[in-house]
Amino acid sequence: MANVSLRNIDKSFGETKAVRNVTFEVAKGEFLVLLGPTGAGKTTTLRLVAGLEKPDAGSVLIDGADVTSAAPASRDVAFVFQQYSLYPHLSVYDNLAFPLRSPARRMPEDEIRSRIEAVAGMLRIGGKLQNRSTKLSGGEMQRVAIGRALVRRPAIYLMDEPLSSLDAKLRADLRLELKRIQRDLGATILYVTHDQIEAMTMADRIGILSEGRLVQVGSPREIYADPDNVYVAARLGQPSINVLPLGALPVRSAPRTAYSVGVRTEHLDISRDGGPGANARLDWVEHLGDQNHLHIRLGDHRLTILAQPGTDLSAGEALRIEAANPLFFDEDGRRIR
Ligand SMILES: Nc1ncnc2c1ncn2[C@@H]1O[C@H](COP(=O)(O)OP(=O)(O)OP(=O)(O)O)[C@@H](O)[C@H]1O
Repeated sequence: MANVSLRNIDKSFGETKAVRNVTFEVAKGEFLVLLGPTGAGKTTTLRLVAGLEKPDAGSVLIDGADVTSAAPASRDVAFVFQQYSLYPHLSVYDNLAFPLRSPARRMPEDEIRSRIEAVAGMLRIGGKLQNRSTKLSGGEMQRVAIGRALVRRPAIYLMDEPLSSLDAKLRADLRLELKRIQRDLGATILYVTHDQIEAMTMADRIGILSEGRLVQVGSPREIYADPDNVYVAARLGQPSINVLPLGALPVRSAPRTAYSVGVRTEHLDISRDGGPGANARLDWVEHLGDQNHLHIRLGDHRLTILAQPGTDLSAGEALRIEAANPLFFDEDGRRIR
């Protein structure tokens, strides 16, 4: 395993600045997730590390060695893509063996077999090794694609939304397994996604990208509880944080330069009547089984509040609401407190 570091990387495609002055490091054995919406520069960043793109400025270092101009094959990185690109005419076994059978490696077949068996066990595809890869489900195919990266034992794994083509249940299963395997192997993984749940559940640290810039890096807990700006605050949390103009909701001692206030859905206290806070009205209740989302109207504003599954509130009721743990932002969306 190795660490990877990007220093002041710029990359444009014509007029499009895909990556702007990006600097960060993935430590040895760390799982770092880059999170951002479409077009934020996630894939380009991965391709720069893989050597599939060359930066306009800045450098890429792997274990301290400058590889900015090195060919992809010499970087010892494995890439897992969103679309599993398996060889359809080969068995699962031969798909997994393929990267190990390259003439450059000259790996003996018994070594290949023992690596494949170990990886197949980890990914729970041991029973499928003789199947044609086209006879697999989507989830199994993606396991094989991940397995093909694992058998190589590269210094760094680069993963580009590897779970996004799977259905929700499979995605949740594979998320847990990938995290477990990463821990067991002590693997260095740079993973990109626009799925906040993947970022929150798998990352040691999350880097938030916006329009090619890295706007904040921190542990999932730090990014969630202590966002640097309103953009970062809105990237994590489902439903999304409520952001209101200052004054819309009573808060104690707002900073002087505060312009808006952000309140997470679990940080709004509600009471029926006579309670503290502002007058509001419950528009409707969304029942999700394990929780409820209350959609609330507060003057001209709409808010979402998380409520317990057993709530007996119903649409149309008058409520009082009060914010706990508000986050304050200035006019430019920067966090003040
Ligand atoms: N080869 C290319 N030629 C021209 N423009 C490109 C190229 N690759 C990326 N871009 C542009 O660079 C920007 C960043 O693209 P990138 O694919 O890195 O974003 P992303 O965050 O991975 O998005 P997505 O989640 O949609 O994959 C986008 O505006 C994209 O259109």
